[in-house]
Amino acid sequence: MRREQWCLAVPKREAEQTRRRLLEEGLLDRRLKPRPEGDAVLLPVTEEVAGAVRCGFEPVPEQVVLPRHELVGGIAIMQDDDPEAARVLLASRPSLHTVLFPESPVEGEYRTRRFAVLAGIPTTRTRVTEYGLRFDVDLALAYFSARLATERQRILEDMEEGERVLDMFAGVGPFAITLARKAGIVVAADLNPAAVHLLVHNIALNRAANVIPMLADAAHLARLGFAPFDRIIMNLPMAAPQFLATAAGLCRGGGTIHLYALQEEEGEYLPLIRAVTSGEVTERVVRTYSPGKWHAVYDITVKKEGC
Ligand SMILES: C[S@@+](CC[C@H](N)C(=O)[O-])C[C@H]1O[C@@H](n2cnc3c(N)ncnc32)[C@H](O)[C@@H]1O
Repeated sequence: MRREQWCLAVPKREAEQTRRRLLEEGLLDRRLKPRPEGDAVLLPVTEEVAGAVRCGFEPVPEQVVLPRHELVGGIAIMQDDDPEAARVLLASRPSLHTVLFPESPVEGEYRTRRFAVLAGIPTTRTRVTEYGLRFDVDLALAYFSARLATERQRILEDMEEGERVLDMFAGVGPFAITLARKAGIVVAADLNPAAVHLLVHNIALNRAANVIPMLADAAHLARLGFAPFDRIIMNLPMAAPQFLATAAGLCRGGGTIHLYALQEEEGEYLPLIRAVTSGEVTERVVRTYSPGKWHAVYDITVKKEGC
């Protein structure tokens, strides 16, 4: 809304110099933007400036510095336990419904966190849209990271149409349902009943009828008599290497295993991978976890006798 303001009309070529001088002398109103008018520029000034007259001005929108946060659908996760800053953050984006503060690190077998609600609707549930897919997540009940979105696309691009895929640690299904776009079939297993509940829901939400959800410990998958898989996703960075032998047994010769691992040294898991799969491996950094530790992904082409 325009407001009445004292202003000084100065020729355009003198405007910048005059503006600086007024600023130094504390005579410029910094909340308003200088406004061109014909050959002059109107500088918003205080009443004391000689020659100042009243005119209409648009206020400059205030620059709000938002607190550091991570977005997951309509939820912002803040790094500081600061309810005042959380209210500012909530007001800054219409798409936000809740601001959370993590009260614990990602922990336990289910890889979940405890949260305090700092502002907004008291919930840990939200809907995430990722490359046209929709995932309902509950951050307190099941793991989900929006930061892996590009990693999922990288693997999707690497795939052939009709592949048989196994997601050993599927969570609420972001890898499984993304890869289902090209796969013939995806078997998606997780140990956490709440994650599998959301996985089933997300399969229906995205009409991904070629994804088969399973409440299962990945360690038992080898006993179920599956035909060999073309591709296996192992996204459990804290413990996936322990399941590599199981994965290698389930993968066809020439198939691919994507092993996510938390490590402190480059190539930390290469000796294990070579021993278990005899395969070709490429390693890349996915993201930093903490100083000196990072999540790496090993793309392994499994070698089997006769291949
Ligand atoms: C880091 S999360 C990854 C989830 C999912 N892939 C994603 O990207 O959102 C690891 C998941 O593995 C599950 N998990 C842990 N141990 C498992 C096991 N032995 N068998 C199957 N799932 C397991 C956890 O419940 C958790 O949902």
